[in-house]
Amino acid sequence: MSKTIIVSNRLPLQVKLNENKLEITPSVGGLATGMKSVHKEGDGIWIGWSGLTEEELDESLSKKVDTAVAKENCAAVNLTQCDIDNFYYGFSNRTLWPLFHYFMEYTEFEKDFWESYKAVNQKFAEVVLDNLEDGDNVWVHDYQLLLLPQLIKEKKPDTSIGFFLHIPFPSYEIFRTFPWREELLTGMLGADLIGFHTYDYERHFLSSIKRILRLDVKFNEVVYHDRIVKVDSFPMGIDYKKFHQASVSHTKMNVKERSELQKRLDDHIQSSVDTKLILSIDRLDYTKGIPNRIRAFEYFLNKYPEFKEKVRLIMLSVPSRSNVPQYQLLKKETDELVGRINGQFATVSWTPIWYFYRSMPFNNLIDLYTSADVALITPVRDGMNLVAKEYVATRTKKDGVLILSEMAGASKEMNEALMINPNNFEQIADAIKQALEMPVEEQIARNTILQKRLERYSVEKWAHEFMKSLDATKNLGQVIVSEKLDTKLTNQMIEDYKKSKSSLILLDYDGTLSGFQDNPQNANPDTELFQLLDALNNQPNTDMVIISGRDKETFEKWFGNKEYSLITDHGVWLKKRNKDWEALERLKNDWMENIRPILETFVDRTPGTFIEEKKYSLAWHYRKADPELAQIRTMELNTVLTSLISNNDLTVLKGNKVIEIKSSSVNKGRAASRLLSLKNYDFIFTIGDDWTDEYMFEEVPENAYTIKVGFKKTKAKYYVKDTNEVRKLLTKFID
Ligand SMILES: O=P(O)(O)OC[C@H]1O[C@H](O[C@H]2O[C@H](CO)[C@@H](O)[C@H](O)[C@H]2O)[C@H](O)[C@@H](O)[C@@H]1O
Ligand SMILES: O=c1ccn([C@@H]2O[C@H](COP(=O)(O)OP(=O)(O)O)[C@@H](O)[C@H]2O)c(=O)[nH]1
Repeated sequence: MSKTIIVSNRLPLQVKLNENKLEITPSVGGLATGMKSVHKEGDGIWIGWSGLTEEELDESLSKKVDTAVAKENCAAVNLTQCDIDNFYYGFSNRTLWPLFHYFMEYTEFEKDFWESYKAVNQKFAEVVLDNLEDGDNVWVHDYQLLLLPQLIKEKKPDTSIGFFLHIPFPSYEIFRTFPWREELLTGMLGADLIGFHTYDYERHFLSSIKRILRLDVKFNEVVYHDRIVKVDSFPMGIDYKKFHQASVSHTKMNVKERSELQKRLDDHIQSSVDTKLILSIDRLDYTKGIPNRIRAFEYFLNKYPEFKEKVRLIMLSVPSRSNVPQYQLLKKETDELVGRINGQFATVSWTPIWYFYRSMPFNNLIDLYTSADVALITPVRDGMNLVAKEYVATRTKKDGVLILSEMAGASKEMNEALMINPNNFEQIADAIKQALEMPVEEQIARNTILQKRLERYSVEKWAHEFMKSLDATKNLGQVIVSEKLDTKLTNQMIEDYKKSKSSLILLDYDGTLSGFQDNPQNANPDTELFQLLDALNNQPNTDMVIISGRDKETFEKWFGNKEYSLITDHGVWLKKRNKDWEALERLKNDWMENIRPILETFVDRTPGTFIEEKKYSLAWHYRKADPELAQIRTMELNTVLTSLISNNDLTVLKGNKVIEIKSSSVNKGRAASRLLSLKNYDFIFTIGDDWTDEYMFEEVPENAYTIKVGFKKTKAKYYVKDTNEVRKLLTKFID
């Protein structure tokens, strides 16, 4: 039976050593707490780092760790102290984390960190591959493992791989600064489905895909080699029932069972009946807006002094990544701020801020959530923020007010919260006042809506939706394209070729024999290509013809001293082997005078585009332009051209990032027909990558081998992935 393999940096449990004994505690943080309930439900396996380094473990301890984690259906990836320093503290938390949260000033681009990141992703890949069986699904999580989907796909192309990013994906303007940006994107594209918490993160990712990798994106699908990668947003939920029910039973708890914290909360309630509690819970992280929150609270006390002694801020800050300098500085800043404000405002019976720097067990969290009148959640950037959701879920009487930063992913779904900009102290202070004075009916009305949504879109539902969507990607490829030219078909084709008495091989040039270049003139043939074409051209009983939209002059320059047969300008000129150029069509080009100025206005308004002028056609290239601007401009240009071309017997061809205007009576199909009428071929092979090659595919007889390069809609029968595969395929024709 197939299973789902969850992979994340951290396992849901953390193993620690205490005097040579293993101690197992739950991991903190949204990913671990959220996915835990999903893992419990299924019968899969969770792969991740145990929390101990190889240096801390001898052979027997290592076995004990493996057994302990196996009991929880987990498998450990072994990391060294050096991995932890460079991969985890280094690349993950000093490079990716700050950059993806828009803290450019904290971002370190260190080559050593990057090397370690690659090596550790490889270590994860090895453990995944060891545990992977045919039919299994793999679900990779988060920014520590961006390269993993590709590493798995390379080895196991048929495995369904999902990837979910728990943190924001930054805008292209931020992401483009990253030195290894292509590698990260292609690493992620190893997945079949890529999920984000919000649509904003999704569109930022797609924007980088279009601009950096220049891939075609159709709605939310990326065409990547011979696969379609689906990109979508799935806002992560929480285990609503767990939090809600724990709060119901919590109120019935025996006093003796109550935690020390709860006793303190009780004392607080008895001593100051009127004092309301404002709660914040987060890892001590600079993305969580902790200093802003404290300063805003100070501002609130100054602006509304009537609330002094009537309100208290309880801050639970969980220690996190304390080896990273910025976290150490944040700890110092927080300690000082809390000290200063408590020193400034405290009275004999009132301390304005209670600050806990530790993590707390689940029951204590419930104590805090259920005791708080207001939750104040103020991150400056946050992928989702589950604490906001957990607070609302625990409000069994539906009272309580959530103040939430609009910079948290959760804000997109929690409109009924009081929304604040974490940099606007005035607004936060006013929101605190509004929350403290909000009539209970209004609190109930807001929380009723919030709770319904949280209950409906729980973490189980979230995981289910993701897996359902991953499953659906299995059919994506078959919907729109031809059949892959696999080894069996290739062998059959070569067998047919060897048997044939007279063969025609029609080869498109750009995007087929040679990859695209920003400047088309730089796509000239390389030595390897010449060798391949020479050999193919010398095959017995074979007519090899390069058939291209390129102009005659360029081909003359590149292939003038070769004995190849050539067709240029989409079929205007033919040069048969060892013969001179002959015109297949008699064309006028006086229309160019009218069209050229129009194209020039588009070049002026669309940076990165240019006109390629051929004898019988004009081509507007937009490969280097901003893809979204280019999309708008191509639509505009089409509209402008439509009214002009019909009077001039012209056609507009949409090629690969190029629009070409040429005479309607010329196309590669007509040229191919001319060739076919000259001889009786019993083997025909045509290959091309773009729209203009479709004419060729249409024109050749049914028994011809028609092959598209790339994964696109086509009339060709088969497809191959890219120019490298084309070259490999052509070598098979050679004896
Ligand atoms: O493993 P750590 O380095 O100790 O960090 C804890 C986790 O922090 C991050 O959590 C994110 O995931 C949450 C759930 O999707 C989301 O609500 C939150 O906004 C994110 O910051 C991190 O993404 C995890 O990988 C860490 O394990
Ligand atoms: O002492 C604590 C404090 C918090 N949490 C949990 O840590 C998670 C924090 O997730 P969030 O998405 O808010 O932020 P992250 O830490 O993942 O950035 C929540 O599920 C909390 O219940 C915990 O387990 N112990």
